[in-house]
Amino acid sequence: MDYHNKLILAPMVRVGTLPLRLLAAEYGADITYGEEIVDHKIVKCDRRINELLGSTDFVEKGTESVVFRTCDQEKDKVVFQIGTSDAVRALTAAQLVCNDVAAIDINMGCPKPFSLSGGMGAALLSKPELISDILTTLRRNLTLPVTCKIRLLKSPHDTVELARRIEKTGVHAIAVHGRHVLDRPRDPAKWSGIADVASALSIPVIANGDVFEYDDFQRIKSATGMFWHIPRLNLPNSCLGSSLQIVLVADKGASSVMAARGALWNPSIFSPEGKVHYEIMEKEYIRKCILWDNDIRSTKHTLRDMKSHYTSLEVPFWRAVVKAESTADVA
Ligand SMILES: Cc1cc2nc3c(=O)[nH]c(=O)nc-3n(C[C@H](O)[C@H](O)[C@H](O)COP(=O)(O)O)c2cc1C
Repeated sequence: MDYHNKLILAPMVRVGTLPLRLLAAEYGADITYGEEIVDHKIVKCDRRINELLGSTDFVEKGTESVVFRTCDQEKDKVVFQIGTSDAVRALTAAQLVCNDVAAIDINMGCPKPFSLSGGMGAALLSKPELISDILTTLRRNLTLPVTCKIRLLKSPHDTVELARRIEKTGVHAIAVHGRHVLDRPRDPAKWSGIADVASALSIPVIANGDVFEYDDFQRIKSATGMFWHIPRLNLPNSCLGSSLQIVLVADKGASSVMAARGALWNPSIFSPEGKVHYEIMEKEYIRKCILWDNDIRSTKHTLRDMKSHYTSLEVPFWRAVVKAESTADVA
């Protein structure tokens, strides 16, 4: 998987299931992250081929509950994001899905109490040894790319130090959500914080935060790069005193860009031809939910978040969706 110049659908719990991922890919997303799935949950699953749908399902043992559904169509672009606090469990989870996905990502940014209390998500940010342990274990034992997604730490220095440490584990890329752990989604994303990381690392940095329009993909890339610095030179003593040519190096900024809410409100955000009307997106989304038998809770949750961005949830359409008990009702 190449992480340069890519438009990426961000991981979103309950939202980033197969229908939304396929829809985003149809409209131009190069890489599509699945929702975070906790290692404890996926390791209790069996892999099953679903002949009827043409999908590969990971189904909780002893139940019919589908924890992760994917298909061949997205095999080269779907990223499986794991919520974890333990290297061995993360590896077991990754090994279960590794033949069906394009890459593995570790969530190191979720600030929700559920994640924090389990030592997962943003709780990892204060445990650099554990981060190294998890990422090194995955890198040593998997052939597919491994990445992680972090938030900004208290100071730019701390963020860059952690990112450098992460780079040393051999990960293929790092996604940086330009908010601190205590920031709310309505707080503006700090693109300068992403720029600090991009300028310090050699591996691709994926910029994330407040990308709501197609033009924002370029804006965030420009805002996180193109500043100039004098490279650090390790010169032999014999050079001292001779005339030196100082070359200015342009930093590249973020390599790729990831959108979450912008893509949830309208998955056609990835299209260079401009957004399609959201009501058309809504119908295409529902059609895919039927086709892939999406979990009804995920369908309703996604439709609610999509719709509430544009209209009041009091409209009859929405009241009907709330009452729906199956995808057929939603349809
Ligand atoms: C509904 C929703 C669910 C999310 N779930 C996840 C998740 O599972 N894993 C993760 O790393 N981030 C998750 N996030 C955070 C996003 O991936 C992203 O970092 C954040 O929303 C900032 O991007 P944005 O400004 O483009 O929305 C979620 C965000 C939203 C809105």
